[in-house]
Amino acid sequence: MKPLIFIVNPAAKNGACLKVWEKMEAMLGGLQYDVYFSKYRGHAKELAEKFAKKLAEPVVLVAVGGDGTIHEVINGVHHFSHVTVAYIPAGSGNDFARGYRLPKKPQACIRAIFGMLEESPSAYDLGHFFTAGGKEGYFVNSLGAGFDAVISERANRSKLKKWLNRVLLGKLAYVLILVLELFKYRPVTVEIAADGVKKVFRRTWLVAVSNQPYYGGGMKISPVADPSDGMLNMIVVHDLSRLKLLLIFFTVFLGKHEYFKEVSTFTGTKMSVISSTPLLVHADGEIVGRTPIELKICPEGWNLLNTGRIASGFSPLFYENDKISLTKKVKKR
Ligand SMILES: Nc1ncnc2c1ncn2[C@@H]1O[C@H](COP(=O)(O)OP(=O)(O)OP(=O)(O)O)[C@@H](O)[C@H]1O
Repeated sequence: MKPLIFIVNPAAKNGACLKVWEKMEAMLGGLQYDVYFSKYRGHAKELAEKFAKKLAEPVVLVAVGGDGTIHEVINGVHHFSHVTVAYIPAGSGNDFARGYRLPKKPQACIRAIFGMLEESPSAYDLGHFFTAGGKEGYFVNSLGAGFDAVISERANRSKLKKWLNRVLLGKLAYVLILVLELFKYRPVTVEIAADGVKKVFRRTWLVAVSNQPYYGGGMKISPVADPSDGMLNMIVVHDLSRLKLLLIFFTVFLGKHEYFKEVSTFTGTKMSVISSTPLLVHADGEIVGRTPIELKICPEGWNLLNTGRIASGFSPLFYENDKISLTKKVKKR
């Protein structure tokens, strides 16, 4: 059996991730695995990279946490072809699980992971960004410059998010912070390029570049984005009043915002964003720098154990008293 290593972010979902892990651990009984807990921001990346370098044979690293945790783990291992990444959603927004159609329930994920350990992983695209300051990194969900990065930044250190997480309404935090920030933010002029097409937008609120449809805890920011099509999808929101932005915002959950003339869309393999004043930039919800920024797609850049494939179908595992067992044989359909 491939070695299985869990990397758990005890701080995700305001600490609730640890409870999720404890419940899962109770299901694992005598199964063989290792578990490590991230101790600070960036530590999940360091741990993942360390195991990828140390182990030469195929290994499955399971990120347990939110979008920031899977972002870190993939940033640590994407260039190691012997590493397969799996994921258990235990964060506030969980857009990664939504966008890659993975099971939402941690218990369903863990069952699927053990059931699929020996199966081949699926390769997915990875966004690669470079900031003017010489920083580079990767994203699996999306990268945003401007208003949405400000919201991510505020959400990450907000007491409101912590409080809402406590009453299981963490996803609402992004919406409430957005409404609060709407009245403070000043739109700027932005020049974008997508595979050689250049365009200047005045009064730009945000530029979002997606690899999968969702961000911000369930907003369908790029309805057609597909992490296996070898393309990045960009939307630019520009030239509109605060009131109209609010109106458009409510259509984002249904993915209908692209019908507005103030929302421009582009696709490409190479992109850039330059702005009249430097804009805050996030990658998968983590602040990574400021514009100007260049981006490109790395087709099939990392390996995912796609637990979505069996979650709704058969499970090759045996369960007894909610414990997973690999020892008894079950019939496959
Ligand atoms: N031990 C730790 N203490 C504090 N922060 C940590 C620790 N380990 C990891 N982190 C940081 O916690 C942050 C939040 O993690 P993560 O994004 O996974 O959860 P979330 O914010 O609850 O979920 P989502 O991003 O899906 O909304 C990340 O920036 C990560 O680097």
